[in-house]
Amino acid sequence: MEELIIATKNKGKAKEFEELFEPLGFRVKTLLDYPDAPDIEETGKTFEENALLKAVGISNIFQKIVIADDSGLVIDALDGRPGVYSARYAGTDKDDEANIQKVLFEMKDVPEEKRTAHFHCTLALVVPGKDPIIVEGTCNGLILTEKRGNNGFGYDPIFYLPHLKKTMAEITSEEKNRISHRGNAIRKLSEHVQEAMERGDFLS
Ligand SMILES: O=c1nc[nH]c2c1ncn2[C@H]1C[C@H](O)[C@@H](COP(=O)(O)OP(=O)(O)OP(=O)(O)O)O1
Ligand SMILES: [Mg+2]
Repeated sequence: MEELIIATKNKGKAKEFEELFEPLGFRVKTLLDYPDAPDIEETGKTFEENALLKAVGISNIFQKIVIADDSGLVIDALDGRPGVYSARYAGTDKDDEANIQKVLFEMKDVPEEKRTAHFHCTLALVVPGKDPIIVEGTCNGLILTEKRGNNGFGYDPIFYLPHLKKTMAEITSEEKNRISHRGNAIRKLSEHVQEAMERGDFLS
């Protein structure tokens, strides 16, 4: 079975990549399986730059096919923040609760009709010796005034999906994968990954 390395240390992302790629016949490994893999600094100004930094950095070390995900929450009333800084919005890296509280505070006077936002996901696929492939996915919603639901990760509890009348943390992971920014991006990328498999790129 072909092994796909996802250059992430985020457990929530890792679970979604497994759910979406394992049915296609890939064994999914992440950096949680390789605790000695270095932390790659996300110094880019765009999701694409950071996804490339992570994918190229890890592919160079393993000399294998690697996918990286750079994603975040883009809020219209905050001029697109937290954006590429989503993971470290409140200061310390990856403190979901602090990040949510900062967003809720900054949004406290924003009326309902102006609480529009989207999740964005950029994926970079690096096959050693080939040009990287970049795809994107988005998912639209509204920012609530308080958290709802316990599923998912990150900003999911405050991201409301009007057509489902639920937050991203109140739906199942199957439902999330069907509509999410990451699900949409992975479906676009999977054709490229399958082509790489057919070309035999996984064997070299
Ligand atoms: O589906 C999602 N549901 C809720 N929140 C989400 C989602 N997708 C991204 N997010 C948030 C989490 C984090 O605050 C930031 C991603 O930051 P990002 O640097 O891409 O990921 P990360 O640092 O958690 O893991 P890693 O860089 O090892 O892949 O956006
Ligand atoms: Mg990160």
